[in-house]
Amino acid sequence: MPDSLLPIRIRNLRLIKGDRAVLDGVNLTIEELGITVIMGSNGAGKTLLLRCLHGLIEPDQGQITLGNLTVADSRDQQAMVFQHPVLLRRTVLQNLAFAVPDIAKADPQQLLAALDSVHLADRANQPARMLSGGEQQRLALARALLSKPALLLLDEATASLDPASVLLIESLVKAQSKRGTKVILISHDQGQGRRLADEVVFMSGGQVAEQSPADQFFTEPRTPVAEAYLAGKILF
Ligand SMILES: Nc1ncnc2c1ncn2[C@@H]1O[C@H](COP(=O)(O)OP(=O)(O)OP(=O)(O)O)[C@@H](O)[C@H]1O
Repeated sequence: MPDSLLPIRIRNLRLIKGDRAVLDGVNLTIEELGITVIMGSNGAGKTLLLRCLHGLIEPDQGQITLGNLTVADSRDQQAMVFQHPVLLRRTVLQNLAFAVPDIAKADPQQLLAALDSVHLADRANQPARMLSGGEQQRLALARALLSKPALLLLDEATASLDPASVLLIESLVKAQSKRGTKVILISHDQGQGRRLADEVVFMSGGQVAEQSPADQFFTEPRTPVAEAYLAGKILF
């Protein structure tokens, strides 16, 4: 496993879009391994925060450090799985080989094992773009895990999957977390949050409103805004 990227420190992060601060002074420290679930209403800033962490967006203000590293220097130890997977116009197997060329050369069997772990071994030579949405998502996760990232980011990666695929992805993510990968995932699914989270970060209005251990968050959230969200009350 690569070096730890902990603690992750985010200080006063601001991102302006148009005339609006869509990230409005995010302060967050993530110290522990395990799974951090980010929750919050639509538009709270969850995706933008994850994209900043992964170096896809440059914030207008503020700092992010991961262990002793900057975002840019930690990029090769990170992997991100998006809600809509981005795959190459190549076969399923080639999508993996392209992402981890060293492994593909030295130990191609690992690629097949990775496909097997997401129940796609029999699709190895098909064009990846012919896979269904859920199958593409499983391939994207297999690809992310092959790089043995120190930090795995998932943005609503199971949002459009059937229940069996959701549980498969959850079990792979949990196993990877036990192997020492720090996992941060965005989810609106309270069931998923309860199944996976060690801690919950709750975002509201471009800020972190609450960071709590998962068992506390789901039984006794500390903030009225999180309580309203969990109760399904509309927050606009
Ligand atoms: N490129 C952009 N230009 C302008 N506004 C943007 C842009 N990208 C995001 N936003 C705005 O920033 C806010 C936060 O967006 P973000 O995608 O982070 O929300 P989210 O918490 O992930 O929401 P959801 O749960 O709906 O996915 C939203 O109001 C969104 O409209």
